[in-house]
Amino acid sequence: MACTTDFRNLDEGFGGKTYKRKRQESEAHGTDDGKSWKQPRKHRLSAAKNNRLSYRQPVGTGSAMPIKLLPHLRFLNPSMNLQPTVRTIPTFCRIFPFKLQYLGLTRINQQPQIPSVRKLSTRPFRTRPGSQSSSSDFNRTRERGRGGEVRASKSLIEDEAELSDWVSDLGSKRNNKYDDDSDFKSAGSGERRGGRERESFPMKRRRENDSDGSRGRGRMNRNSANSFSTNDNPRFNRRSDGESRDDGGDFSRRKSGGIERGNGNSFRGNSNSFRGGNSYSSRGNSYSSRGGNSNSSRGGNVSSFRGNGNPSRGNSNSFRGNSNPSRGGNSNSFREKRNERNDGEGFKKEGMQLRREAKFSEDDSDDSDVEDEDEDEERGKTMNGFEDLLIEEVSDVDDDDDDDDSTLRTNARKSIGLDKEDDVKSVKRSSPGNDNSYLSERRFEECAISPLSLKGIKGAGYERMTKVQEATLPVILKGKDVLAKAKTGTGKTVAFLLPSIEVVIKSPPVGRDQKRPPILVLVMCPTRELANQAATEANTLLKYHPSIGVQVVIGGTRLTLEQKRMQTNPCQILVATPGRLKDHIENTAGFATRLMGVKVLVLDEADHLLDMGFRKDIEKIIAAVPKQRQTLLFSATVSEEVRQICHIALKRDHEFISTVEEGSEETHSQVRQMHLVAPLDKQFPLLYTLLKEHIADNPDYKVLVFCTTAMVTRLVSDLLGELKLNVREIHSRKPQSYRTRVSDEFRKSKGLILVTSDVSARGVDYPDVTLVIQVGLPAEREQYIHRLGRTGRKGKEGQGILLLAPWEEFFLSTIKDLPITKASAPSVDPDTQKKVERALSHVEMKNKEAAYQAWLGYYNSNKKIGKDKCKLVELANEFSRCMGLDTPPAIPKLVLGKMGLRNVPGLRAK
Ligand SMILES: Nc1ncnc2c1ncn2[C@@H]1O[C@H](COP(=O)(O)OP(=O)(O)OP(=O)(O)O)[C@@H](O)[C@H]1O
Repeated sequence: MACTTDFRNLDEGFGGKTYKRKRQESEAHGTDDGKSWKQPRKHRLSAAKNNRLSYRQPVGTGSAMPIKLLPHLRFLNPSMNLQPTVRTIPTFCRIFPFKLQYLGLTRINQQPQIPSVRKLSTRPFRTRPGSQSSSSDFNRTRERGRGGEVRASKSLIEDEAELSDWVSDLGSKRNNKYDDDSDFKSAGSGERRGGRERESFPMKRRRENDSDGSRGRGRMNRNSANSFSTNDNPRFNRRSDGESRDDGGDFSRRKSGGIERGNGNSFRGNSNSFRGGNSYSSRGNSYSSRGGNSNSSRGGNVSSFRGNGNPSRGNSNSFRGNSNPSRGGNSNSFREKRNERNDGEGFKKEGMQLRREAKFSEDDSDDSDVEDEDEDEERGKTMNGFEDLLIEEVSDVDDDDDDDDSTLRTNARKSIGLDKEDDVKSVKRSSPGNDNSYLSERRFEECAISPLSLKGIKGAGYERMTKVQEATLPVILKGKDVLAKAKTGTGKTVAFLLPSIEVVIKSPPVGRDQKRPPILVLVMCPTRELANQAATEANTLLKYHPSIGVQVVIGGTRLTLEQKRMQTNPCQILVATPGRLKDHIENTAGFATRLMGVKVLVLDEADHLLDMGFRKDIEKIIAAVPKQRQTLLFSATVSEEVRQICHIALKRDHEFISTVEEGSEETHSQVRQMHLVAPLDKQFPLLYTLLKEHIADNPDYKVLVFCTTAMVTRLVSDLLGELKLNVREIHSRKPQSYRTRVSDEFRKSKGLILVTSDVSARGVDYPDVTLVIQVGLPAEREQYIHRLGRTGRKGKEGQGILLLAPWEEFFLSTIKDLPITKASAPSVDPDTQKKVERALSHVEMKNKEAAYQAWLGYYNSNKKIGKDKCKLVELANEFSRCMGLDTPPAIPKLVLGKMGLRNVPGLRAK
């Protein structure tokens, strides 16, 4: 069976020998940070261009660690003229103890360092999110100026001008990584051959599909069903791309989870000092009384946000102190604003009658020819190898504390009736309960929202604000930068869209003759589905604002069509995926000028967008919008790491608002979570049995089955289809038009199973999902949470099952703080086993081959599983047998080389 890889095509078409050699060298030396070998790009951002600094990356650092460290290294650089060098190094040590972990200069568990960090800075990452308040619903951290009540959180980059310079500089420094190699430099210095050579390796492949002139290649991709990079999973993609390094991307996040927890531990020392040394007992309390807490805090939290916080809560008081005036003050200012508007200024915008657009790819792109990977999801892949070090170092500290916690959690679980082992059947969704605790008591009318927006809100059926809306709206309306964390499905989209719309309303109307009307609000989303969804929500809210236009720019559609659309119907609100937006910045005439009008920048799923995989693009985007803007970062998961780096987007005095109570899980209590551990050969029959049982118990079933990679998704979908289940599939290898269609269908349907890769993991709002099954190792803790978050939205009940193989069980330790219980596996009768085997025999061979290769690529990128190559191959071959194959499919030598699996026994090369 032919198995042509994308990689081969790409290497031939793009890299050339020098490029390949550089990458191989990089891989061979283990210095590949996942980015550095990429072909350099020409940095085209004019704003950034003008501001270039002479700062250069210290020799050697770039190859030894991810680019992420670059801004910090500026502290070490005398040419920056920040402070005398003798001072900068200790400063660096104090401010970035974790960075020094990466550098191997210190250890995370060197407790004595921590107090000095605390003294030096109270940047929010020094405390666990929300740790200032023991039971506050809205944990607000206001980072004030130096010497403020809460000590200054020193931005990594002193001001945004510097950021812009740095971003500009960064681009060129990255690109000059191989300065000594003239061939390489010339290949990557920006000469655009057909507009592609400038692009990085994986990007290039995506562009091939994106652009008009690349249809041929798009087809090539499509025909090469075994295309190696079939992995939607941002964490694993890099590895699937054939890299040989051994620090699985997934682990970067797992590590990140570890970092978070590790930090939590290290910082717990801090927290202790913060809280007078009671952190353990207070944590214990919060766990042991969780059931009760959530109730009491729900009522209490709202009031504490309104200024009735417990005065004995130390630091959190000061934050609540903030919230008091903010609400009181807001009410006044709202009134004032209303009056202003009623005077005729605010709402009488006679802007151009811009047609609002929320029609996306289907009508205007021939997607049948644009079958491609999702450029943006692809881009979300990371290789934070340096974090390995960290997790290993903190693991000891972690364990002690976690044991302590887990006992408390177990007790807490028992107290709320979650026993250690559950019967899957017993957790059927008996009645579609609904818990309205995600809603606040406050109505939208109480906020400074324009009457027409209020009409739109009413039209959408929203009366009361959700808690995250209640917590963030007043702050955002005051013009503050906000980093917000709230559980999945609790209305974060409206929370950032509504105040953004108000900004548009208050802006001067755009003249009809204005050549390049400004884009006022820019919303960044990591996936196309999410971008479409956010635009749809915006249009709902804008129903009575006919002069405000929304547009979407996403990968998978033709750039030229988007360009045309933007020209004929300029919009004020643009929703985009990062890769495509960057394309427009670089290739659409006048677009960069339009972006200079941006007043509000939103990063939805901010932690994901700030991740290594997206960060480079995000940095460029940040550099392309004005420094004077409001920035809003929203996500259901905000790790300590994200809090460290959020400064690249947010102002120093931003507010961190979390509606996740401290000590409570990041998942919903009304979602029953279980894990099942079963050998690979039992997993397909088990999956089928689970689905059958769920369908039998839930006539209105609506199930999401998450798989590790796009090609495994296709395989599982094929199998379930053969088993006559009502199933659809969605993943990055499907054309965008198909994805949009299936996504819409699933949104509206009942009695349907959607087998999906991680393109559906974040943000997508499918109502009434009854069950989420995750088959195989999730890329990271956060991904598990986001996937699970597709059920239990808006207070609804839901169920989640994580199906792991025995050698994947280690993942459970990363989510042990969540209320997940072990399920007793339903018995699989021999008939079912046979039925599944028969169905598998009908699945196309090429799809099995592709799944095998993708599976191998995915797990190869996992540090733990991918470490022992022989074992990995054994497992892959077991997977092959599970698909009914007697001999494992052969894999092209080139691909094996890229995966670092050449000559590993058990693999067949071709
Ligand atoms: N005030 C409100 N009242 C009732 N429903 C609301 C309100 N605000 C938003 N919603 C609805 O809540 C649902 C979830 O909203 P949304 O998708 O924004 O959640 P989210 O918090 O962004 O979730 P995720 O973390 O998964 O991205 C949507 O269907 C939205 O229409």
